[in-house]
Amino acid sequence: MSDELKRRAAKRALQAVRPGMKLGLGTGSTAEHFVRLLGERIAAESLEVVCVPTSEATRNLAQEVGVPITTLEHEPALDLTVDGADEIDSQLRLIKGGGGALLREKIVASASTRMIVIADESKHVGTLGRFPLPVEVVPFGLAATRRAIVSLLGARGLSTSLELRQKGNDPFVTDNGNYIFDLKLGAIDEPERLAADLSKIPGVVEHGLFIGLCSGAVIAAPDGEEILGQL
Ligand SMILES: O=C[C@H](O)[C@H](O)[C@H](O)COP(=O)(O)O
Repeated sequence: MSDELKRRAAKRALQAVRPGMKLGLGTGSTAEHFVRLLGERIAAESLEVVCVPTSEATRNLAQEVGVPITTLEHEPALDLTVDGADEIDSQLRLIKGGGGALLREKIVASASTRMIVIADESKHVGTLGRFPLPVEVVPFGLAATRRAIVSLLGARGLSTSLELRQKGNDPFVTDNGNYIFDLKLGAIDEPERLAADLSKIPGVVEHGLFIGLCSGAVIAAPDGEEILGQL
């Protein structure tokens, strides 16, 4: 069922795509539906769009399904990014990075005039933080960066377990050659403050809190799609 809901959310967001648009393409199982549906529409209508993918996986998928790809070097200003999320609250604040693509996703979303999030209803939460917050860090100085994050959270009275994401027996490596810490916070009461604090730690490249980037969302439930913000 969840996969069908993801597809329905993607289909609704596809209505926001107009000829000539420059698009950002998200990463993950929900964004995959959008890329596939976009490929179908391009083939059916000869729709002219160019797209910047947010991961190597999305780049490969887009090429496979006939979606034209470009880069931010060629198109530094995009009209619309459509992406999934791990959590979204009623203020359109997000946790992203469950698939490890948060850095490119944030760069692409920031280069876009609008960002639409597509999700099934399980992603819509009252308070962010049930999903572990991904934090991308450079491998150099890993232990010191870990210590700085723990110290920051402790000073704010937040208890967390912090895990280096693994792939098999090795650390998971992002498309940018970095590692990811997953922070189990339970509830994030002040996402803006946590985001600002994490960004001050030198070894932190980016964190998965997306604040002020999402302009609209399609939340798919069995009885229909709820629209948050503006599509
Ligand atoms: O890094 C991955 C992205 O932030 C994804 O958009 C997010 O994890 C949601 O993925 P999915 O649609 O597979 O739940």
